[in-house]
Amino acid sequence: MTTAYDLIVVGGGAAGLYLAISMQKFGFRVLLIEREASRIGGDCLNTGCVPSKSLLHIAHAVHAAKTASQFGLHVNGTLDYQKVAAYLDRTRHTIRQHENVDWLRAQGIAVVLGEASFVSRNAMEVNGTAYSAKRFVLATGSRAKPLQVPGIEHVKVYTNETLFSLQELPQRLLVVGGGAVAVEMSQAFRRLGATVTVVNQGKRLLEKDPPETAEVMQQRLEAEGIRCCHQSQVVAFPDPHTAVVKGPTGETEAISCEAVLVAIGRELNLEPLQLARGGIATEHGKIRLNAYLQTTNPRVFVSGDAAGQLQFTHAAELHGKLLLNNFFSPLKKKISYDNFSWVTYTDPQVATFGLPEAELQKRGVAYEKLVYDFAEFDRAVIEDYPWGKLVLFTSKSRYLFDNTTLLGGSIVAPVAGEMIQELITAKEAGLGTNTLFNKVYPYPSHSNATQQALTQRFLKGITPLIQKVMKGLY
Ligand SMILES: Cc1cc2nc3c(=O)[nH]c(=O)nc-3n(C[C@H](O)[C@H](O)[C@H](O)COP(=O)(O)OP(=O)(O)OC[C@H]3O[C@@H](n4cnc5c(N)ncnc54)[C@H](O)[C@@H]3O)c2cc1C
Ligand SMILES: NC(=O)c1ccc[n+]([C@@H]2O[C@H](COP(=O)([O-])OP(=O)(O)OC[C@H]3O[C@@H](n4cnc5c(N)ncnc54)[C@H](O)[C@@H]3O)[C@@H](O)[C@H]2O)c1
Repeated sequence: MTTAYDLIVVGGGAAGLYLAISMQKFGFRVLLIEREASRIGGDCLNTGCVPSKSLLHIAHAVHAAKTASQFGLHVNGTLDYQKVAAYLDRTRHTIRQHENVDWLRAQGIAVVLGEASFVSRNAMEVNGTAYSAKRFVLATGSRAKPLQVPGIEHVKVYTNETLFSLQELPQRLLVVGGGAVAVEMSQAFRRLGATVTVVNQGKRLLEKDPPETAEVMQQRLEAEGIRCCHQSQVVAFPDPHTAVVKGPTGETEAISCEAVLVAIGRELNLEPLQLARGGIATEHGKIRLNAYLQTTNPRVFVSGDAAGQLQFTHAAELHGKLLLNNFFSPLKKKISYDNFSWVTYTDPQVATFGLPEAELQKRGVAYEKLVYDFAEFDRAVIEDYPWGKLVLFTSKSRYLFDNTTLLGGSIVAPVAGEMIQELITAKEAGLGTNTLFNKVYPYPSHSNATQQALTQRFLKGITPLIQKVMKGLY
């Protein structure tokens, strides 16, 4: 057995890198074990956030060029998909300059390449060598859930692992799923010129987001020519270019497709870890965790997608921050997603923060729901997004100037992901709605929509009695 480390981190994705780099900076001996050198950066860098957002960036540029004809600028020509693919490689390559094995070793982190598995409660093995440590963090991530449908073996099937190495645009793409991957990639490929059909088992798109904002997103996708079939499933591929889809009432339809993108959620990368040998219990296909992201072996913790909770790069950061706090502070923190947020980077973006309405109801929180449509919001008129919407949950307003608490909400707008930032900060800092209501926004900022929503509520609260009192004061 090799010398003991302070910490062994398994997995070199967002979750593993965050902890390995932080602990090394604090002066600890860290060993990072990653399956393959080319996987450093994990899904986010290689097969997730970075290539998908790069693709969306190109798709939005192409769309802007095509729609400029309404202002008299007629753009024509054909897309060179190899240039698109080269751009996806370029952005990843640039980020890899500071996310690679040599760079990590230069920082002082020991890196071993190979698949890690437990040999005992305090040691793991890679390629026949055992390594022990005081603590372990499992950050082994997840992979796309496979679609099991008869005939699929004859079809061109892509997941996020293969989609971003395409060298040619598929002309007719069937997207299976209705979550963030399906929605983002449907729009990207539609804008690049493919015919896109979405087949989703769920009742609607983006089920983590409130129905009000997700519905606007669906309308925008449909306006671009994307067909969405909900409560539907692919039941067979009778030939490589046909999917038989069963709809909500049991009827079937043959949909022509050249390629299929499977985006139906994730499976956890746990099998090779030999968890039982490490004294780590599992339940329902996940690692059994307490509120501190600690396994049944107290020296082993889990971070990122592998925890089987919310699966985002910034969830990995949340987990990493919690683990670092708990490694050092006597005041241990429990995992909570009450202040969590996410953004679907389509055009428009859908950005959601805080507690969802169902959770507010479950917890018996007395809340108020503000829904603000952007039809008369100046910036939305200027930039042509009158269909934009803001949903805000606050504590109940008891009187006109009540400083209500921000509980959660969602925005659908072209830059919703930026507009939501001040709401996230305000909620985290415990600032009430009065801070946003009283703030003076530079005109005409997109973020001012929040103040417009609060103003609408304020104006509704001016009763005849209040008017009478004000007249007296005046
Ligand atoms: C298409 C797509 C787009 C996305 N876009 C966004 C986005 O815009 N924003 C966002 O926040 N999130 C996004 N996500 C989610 C995000 O990519 C993940 O939540 C994040 O990458 C998870 O990081 P992780 O470190 O937990 O796991 P991973 O990135 O999966 O890393 C795990 C690593 O562990 C290694 N490994 C596994 N098992 C072993 C083993 N036994 N031994 C050694 N090494 C092992 C793997 O090789 C891998 O490199 C997206 C996901 C997809 C699929
Ligand atoms: N912008 C972002 O932050 C971003 C972008 C992409 C992915 N992600 C994250 O990556 C993870 C994976 O995303 P995802 O979209 O694959 O999963 P998801 O869990 O978000 O959505 C899965 C979708 O597939 C549908 N589905 C499940 N089984 C099906 C079947 N057999 N046939 C048809 N539809 C089926 C579900 O109804 C659901 O709509 C998520 O946690 C997501 O949050 C984040």
